[in-house]
Amino acid sequence: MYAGDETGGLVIDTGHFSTKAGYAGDDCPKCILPSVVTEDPALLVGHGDDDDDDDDGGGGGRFGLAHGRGSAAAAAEAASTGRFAGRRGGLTRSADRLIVGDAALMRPRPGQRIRGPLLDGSVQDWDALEALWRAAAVELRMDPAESPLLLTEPVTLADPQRERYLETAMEGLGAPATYLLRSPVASAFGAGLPTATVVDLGYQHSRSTCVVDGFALQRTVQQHPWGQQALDLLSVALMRDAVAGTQPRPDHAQLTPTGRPGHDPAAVSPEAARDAFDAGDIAPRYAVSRSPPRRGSGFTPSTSSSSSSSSSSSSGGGGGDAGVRSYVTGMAATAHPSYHAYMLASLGREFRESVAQVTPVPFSPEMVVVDPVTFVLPDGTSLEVGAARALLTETLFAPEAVRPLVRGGEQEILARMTREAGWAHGAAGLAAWGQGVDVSTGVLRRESDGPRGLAAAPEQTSSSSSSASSAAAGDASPTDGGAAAGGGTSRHGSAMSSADPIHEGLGGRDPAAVYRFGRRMRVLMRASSTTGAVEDTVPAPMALHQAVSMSMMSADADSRKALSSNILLCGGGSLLPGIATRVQSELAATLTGAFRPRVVSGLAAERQFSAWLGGSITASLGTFQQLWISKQEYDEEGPGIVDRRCG
Ligand SMILES: Nc1ncnc2c1ncn2[C@@H]1O[C@H](COP(=O)(O)OP(=O)(O)OP(=O)(O)O)[C@@H](O)[C@H]1O
Repeated sequence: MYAGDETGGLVIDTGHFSTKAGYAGDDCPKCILPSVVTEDPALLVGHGDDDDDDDDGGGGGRFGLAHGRGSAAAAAEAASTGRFAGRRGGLTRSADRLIVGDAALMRPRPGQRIRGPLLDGSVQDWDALEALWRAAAVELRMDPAESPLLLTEPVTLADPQRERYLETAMEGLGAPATYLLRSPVASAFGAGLPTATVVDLGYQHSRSTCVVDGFALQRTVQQHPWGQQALDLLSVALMRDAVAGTQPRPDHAQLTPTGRPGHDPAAVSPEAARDAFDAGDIAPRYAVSRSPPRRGSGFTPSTSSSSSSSSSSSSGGGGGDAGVRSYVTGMAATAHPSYHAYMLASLGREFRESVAQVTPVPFSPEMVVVDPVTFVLPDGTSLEVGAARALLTETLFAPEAVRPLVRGGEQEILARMTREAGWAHGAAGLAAWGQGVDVSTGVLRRESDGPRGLAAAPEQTSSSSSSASSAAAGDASPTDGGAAAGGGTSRHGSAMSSADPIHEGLGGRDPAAVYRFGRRMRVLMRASSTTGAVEDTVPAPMALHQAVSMSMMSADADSRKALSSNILLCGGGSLLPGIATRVQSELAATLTGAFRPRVVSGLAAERQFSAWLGGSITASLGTFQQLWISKQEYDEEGPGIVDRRCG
């Protein structure tokens, strides 16, 4: 047992997009860092300055942290003393070469690669993870060796990774006591709900998990294959198409360029022109510099630099920017492809956060009117965004909707960005699906791989065959909802079939019926596609509300009622305007009368920081203090203690 004098400590919630850190007992995190790190090229080639602990990176100092060039000295010392060597000899001080924080991303350094610690729900880079945690402690002016550390962990983290998570905290950071809290449990605690269906609309995934009496039920984890990151990339693809003049399909999804200020060709370096802006590529913010506004030009910084305006006028952007010259800098030519892709995705995020909305009923261009808004690209190009505002988010509820959008030139940029940035699953899946790859089972399968199911993982084969048989026997064709339903297998292998008890909770309906919105969208898209019929060779992935229903129905029957009346929407994606209403109405239509779905969504900060908040509350409870894993216990029992102590 940890014998600290006071309750409290440091709480860190590490996400795929951002890492939130703060003091236990507070109601919001004090420090939010992007969950990416970059390498300092100077350190990599051995140019570190040995006696300087606090220059350059701005984060050096007391704790010998990840930012400073001077950390090289600490690295050398640690390597010689072996102080940080883990049980597998795995933990090295290479984390000290990493730079963390927004400032490091402001401008590209030649050859500087961007790395993220988490990918697809597991840790891919332990050095990056440790560097992030250290940087968070520095921001909070805390010594991680003197404060207990509560870490939230992705619910999908496998056991060996959980142990290493603990090991990194105990040995890498030297924490005196640590506890790992599964993030859906933390979110449920944050909302004061010991039992809840936690729907986390995160960056890489949208995931539903049932928490019953404070325990996350692994078998109930279901996920929609893409999260906000995929929508960001889709936004980039739409913007690029608009700028390049190749309009996306269908017609109503298009963005209309309404004005573009003149470029000064002399300011465009040949390299930048070649590498970054060929083929109508759009320029991310770092690659554009703006000359000061000229007097009397009509330019106001708030118009041009803001990412969007709420005006429905199409004249605002282009006209207002007259006289402003945008310069494409040569930086794009030297930036690492991962940096360029990251910054493009950031532009997509700005776009999505500014314009996206969720309609209360399934979107159709004939029936739902969406007010157009203007989005201004960094180079001053104005885009009028109409129905695409709703279509973007409709992909969560009717994944079919996105198919026509990823079949044109857009798939090329999606594929390129995901390749260059090393992104997986959700975002890559979006591009892959457009290219005829089945993403519904979590196994990427190309059409050229042969008949459906051949490339499926063993535990997923049943899903594929159930899909095939349901399609063969049922009302739905393989290309209709039945195939989509058959593809509804989570990465944990809970396959859908009409004999499955899960479907009893869906009112015994044919699974295909649950996909009615997807079907409707496809018919709609087919009608409006400029290229004629949409090929339906691969099934649509599961819709978000479908994932939530399946998650609830995978829990024990006696908890389902409580789970359906406490559906907690959280994660940054839950801030999309209108999403709570839509989730509520889709679930009400999907679940039968015995269940009365009730979506709980608190204040914006509570939704966005729910996992961190739950960690903060937990760590400050007097009754929790006996649960800390102390250094002594860790030394005696090893990292395996995490399984026994942390659920
Ligand atoms: N006001 C907003 N409107 C729409 N989206 C938003 C808003 N604020 C933040 N987001 C989005 O929320 C996402 C980040 O959510 P969150 O903080 O839950 O991610 P994370 O926890 O790091 O990711 P994950 O849950 O995948 O690990 C980003 O994509 C961001 O664009």
